[in-house]
Amino acid sequence: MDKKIAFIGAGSMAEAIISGLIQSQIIDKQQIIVTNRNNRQRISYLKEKYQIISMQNKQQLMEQADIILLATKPCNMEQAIASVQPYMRDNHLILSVTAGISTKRIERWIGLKIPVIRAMPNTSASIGYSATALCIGAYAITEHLQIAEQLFNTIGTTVQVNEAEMHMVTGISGSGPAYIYYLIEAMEQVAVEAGMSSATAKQLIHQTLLGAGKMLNQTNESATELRKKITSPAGTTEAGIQTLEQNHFQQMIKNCIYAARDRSIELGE
Ligand SMILES: NC(=O)C1=CN([C@@H]2O[C@H](COP(=O)(O)OP(=O)(O)OC[C@H]3O[C@@H](n4cnc5c(N)ncnc54)[C@H](O)[C@@H]3O)[C@@H](O)[C@H]2O)C=CC1
Ligand SMILES: O=C(O)[C@@H]1CCC=N1
Repeated sequence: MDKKIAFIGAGSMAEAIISGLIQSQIIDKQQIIVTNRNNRQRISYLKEKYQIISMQNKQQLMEQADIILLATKPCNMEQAIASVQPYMRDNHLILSVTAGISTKRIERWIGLKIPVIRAMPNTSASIGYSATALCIGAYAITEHLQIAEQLFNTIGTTVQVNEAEMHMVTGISGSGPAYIYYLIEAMEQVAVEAGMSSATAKQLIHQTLLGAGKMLNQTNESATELRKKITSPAGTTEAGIQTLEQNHFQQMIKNCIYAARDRSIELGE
C-alpha cells in the first residue's frame, strides 16, 4: 500500500492495528504516523517498539497523511476531529474504529463532503486475527471501501454491514474477545483451586480454546453439532452443561451482548 496512515489516538486498538499492519508488511513502518492528545510517553513507546513516525503537529500530520484513522474513545472524538479539521481535504479517507459514533455524526463534525468508513475490529488485529465489520458513510464509494477492506483484511477478516447493525457488531465481535478471556479466567481459576499447577491449567485450556476455534473454522459443522459430539449421554459434559442450563448461561450471555450493544447506542447519543 503506497498510502500514509495517520492514527489519531494511540491506545490499545491503535497499537493492535499498527502491530498487525507491520507484521503483514502491507505498509512500510515509515508510512504509519501516530499522534495523541498529550501522552508523550505513550508515543515514545510506540515509536520505539514499531519504528513508526510520531507527529504532534496536526497540520504537518494532515499534510502528509492520505488515510486518517480515528482511534480515540467516543467521548474524545469531537475534540480530536476539531484538532485536525482545519487541515482536512476532501481526498482524505477517514476511517473510524470508535464505538457508537455514526458516520453521519463524524461527517457533521468534519463539515466536508468527505469519505468516511466506520470499522469495528477487535484486538486480535495485533496477530492478524481481527473480525472486522465495515460500513460506509454518505460520501464513500466502492474505491474507498476497497482501500478499507485491503487494510483490514491484512489484520484479519472483513465483512460489510449496514450501519444500523454496528451496535450489535460491537457487542458481538468488538467486545467479544473479552467475554472469551473472562470465561478462560474462570476455567484457569477453578483448575488452580482444584490443585492443578497454573502452567498445566494454561496449557490445557489455551489449547482447548485454540482447538475449538479451529474446529469451528475448519469443519463445516455448527457449534451445536460440535457440542453434541462431545456430550455423551449421562456423561461428564452433560453434567456440566446441565449446570450451565440451570444457571441460565445462554440467557446471561445474551444479556451481556445486549448490554454491550445498548452501551454502544448510548455512546453514540
Ligand atoms: N480496545 C478494543 O478492544 C476496541 C476498541 N475500539 C474503539 O477504539 C477506540 C479506542 O479504544 P482504545 O484504544 O481501547 O482506547 P484507549 O483509551 O486505549 O486509547 C485512546 C487514545 O486516544 C487518545 N486521545 C484522546 N483524546 C484525543 C485527542 N483529542 N486527540 C488525539 N488523541 C486523543 C488517547 O491519548 C489514547 O491514545 C474506542 O473508541 C473504542 O470504542 C474498537 C474495537 C475494539
Ligand atoms: O469497550 C469498548 O468500549 C470497546 C469497543 C469494543 C471493544 N472495546
